[in-house]
Amino acid sequence: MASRSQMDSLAPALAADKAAALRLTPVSRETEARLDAYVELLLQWQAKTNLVAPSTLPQLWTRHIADSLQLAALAPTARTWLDIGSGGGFPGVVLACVLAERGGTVLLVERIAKKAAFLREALRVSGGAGQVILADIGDCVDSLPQPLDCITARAVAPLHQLIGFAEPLLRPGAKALFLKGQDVDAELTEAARYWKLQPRLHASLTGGQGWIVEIDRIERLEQSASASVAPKSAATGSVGTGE
Ligand SMILES: C[S@@+](CC[C@H](N)C(=O)[O-])C[C@H]1O[C@@H](n2cnc3c(N)ncnc32)[C@H](O)[C@@H]1O
Repeated sequence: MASRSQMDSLAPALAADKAAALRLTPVSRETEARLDAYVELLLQWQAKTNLVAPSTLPQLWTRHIADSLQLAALAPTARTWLDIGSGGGFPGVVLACVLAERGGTVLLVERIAKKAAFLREALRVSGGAGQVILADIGDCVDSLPQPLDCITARAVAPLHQLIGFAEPLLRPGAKALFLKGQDVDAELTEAARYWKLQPRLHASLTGGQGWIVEIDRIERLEQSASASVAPKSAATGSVGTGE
C-alpha cells in the first residue's frame, strides 16, 4: 500500500487536478462522492498492484477519470455497457459511478485475477453499478448478458482486435466507444483491412493526442481490402454530439 506520507504529498496536486477534471466533465455531488471513494481505494492499492502508470498519479483525475467520464456524454441514453480490459477501472468503474445515478450497469471484463479483485472492491466502496467478470473477452463473448447498448475499451488491444470482439455484440442502435492515442489513423487503416466501418472520431476533451473512435456498425470484409475508413482529417472533432 502507498504510505500515508506518500498519499499526503500527492494531495495538493490531486486536489488541483480534480478541480480541472470536473470543469471538463462535470458530475453531480453524488457521482463525485462515488468517484472520491474509488480514488481513495485506488491510491491505497496502487503500491501493491500497478493499476495506473505511477507517473500519471498526480493527474489521476484528468488523465484517467475525465478521460473516462467523457464517454458517458457520448452515449447519454445507453443503459447496458461492457468495458473490455478494465484494469484499474478505466473507464469501467468511472462509468459505473455515473450509471448508479443515471440508471444502468457496466460489465467489466478483466482477465487478471488481482485486478478483477480490485475492480470488485472498487464497485463495492463506490456503490458503482456494475459486475466484474474474470475472463478473457475472447472466451466469454458468447456468454455475456445481452443486449448491450455501449461497448468501451481503453489501452487494451489494437483497434482491429477490439472490433473483432465487439462485432458479435453490436446490435442495431448500440455503439462502441474506443479510446485511442495518436496512432489512431494507422489503427483505422489496419482495421479497414478486415472490417467495413464508418467511424466517427471525437477529439479527447482531455487534450493530448487522444481520440475516441465511435462505431455503430461493423461489417466483416470477405477478403482483405485497402483502407475504406475516413482518416483523422475527416473527424468530427466534437464530443457530446454522438447521439
Ligand atoms: C494497459 S491495461 C488498461 C487498463 C484500463 N482499461 C485503463 O485504460 O487504464 C490493459 C488491461 O486489459 C486487460 N486485458 C488485455 N487483454 C484482455 C482480454 N483479451 N480480455 C480481458 N482483459 C484483457 C489486461 O489484463 C489489463 O488489465
